[in-house]
Amino acid sequence: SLDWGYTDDNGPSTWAEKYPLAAGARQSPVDIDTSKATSDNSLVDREIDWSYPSNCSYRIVNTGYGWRVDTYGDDTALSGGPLSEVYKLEQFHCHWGATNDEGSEHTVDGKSYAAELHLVHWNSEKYSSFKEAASQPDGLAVLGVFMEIGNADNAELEKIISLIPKIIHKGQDSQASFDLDFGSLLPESKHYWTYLGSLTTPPCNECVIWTVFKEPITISERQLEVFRSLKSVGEEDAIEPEEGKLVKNYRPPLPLGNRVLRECGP
Ligand SMILES: COc1ccc2c(ccc[n+]2C(=O)c2ccc(S(N)(=O)=O)cc2)c1
Ligand SMILES: [Zn+2]
Repeated sequence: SLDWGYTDDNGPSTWAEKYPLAAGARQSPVDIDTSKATSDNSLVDREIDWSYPSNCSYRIVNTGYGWRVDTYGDDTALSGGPLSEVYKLEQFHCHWGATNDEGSEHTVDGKSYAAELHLVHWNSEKYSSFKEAASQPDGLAVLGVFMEIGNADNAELEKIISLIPKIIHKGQDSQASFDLDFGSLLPESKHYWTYLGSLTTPPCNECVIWTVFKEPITISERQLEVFRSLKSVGEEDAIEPEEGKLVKNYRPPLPLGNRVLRECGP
């Protein structure tokens, strides 16, 4: 069995037994209490800025906890906003729930979205590898994008979703080079909240500068169902067809504690 996961016997409430960092004071996700957000002008004139290539080759993999697209982040860059250095895109992935009224990791005044996209970057200016950066307090910068159910398919996400049938089982991967317009995986508004947090999965390293956009993007119910068709077990694990489906892979919020929550934009 998995040493951690999202079921009753290995879910978030049990993680601290094997991953002590999960009980830390700088954990993610958090509930974003909008009344606690402070807007200081140190963020106002430093718009968060990203540049991603339009055409790039990617590898999508079923991690057993969801899908993850590994990018070869040579000519990617994320800077500005709360970041003091330039960060490179390492990978992006998503969290979702069994029904549409749950699924995001961050919540806003207690409200959950149907899913949450994470674009994971690392501080390549200060550190020499992603792994090294993942052990540093300013090592990673993750952009969080809420996803709500809309009528239309999300065309950019569809390029990823069309590959999911090839990676139904844990460990499967698929190489694809497609022109992904990251711009459309991000909301139009650059308004965001930011705070210091952690990886939301074990080992829960407290190494993430979080930037969560206020405006959600949309995904269709059908597209979300494709996410839920992923399996958390390998092809060789003989289980019933309905078993092992990855219907939820989100960690519920942890206390913000005495951390500062800053916002940029109304
Ligand atoms: C031993 O060191 C590590 C470091 C990172 C690991 C990891 C195992 C899984 C995921 N990761 C990740 O890279 C990771 C985990 C969670 C997130 S999240 N959901 O964006 O906070 C991003 C990235 C192990
Ligand atoms: Zn994530």
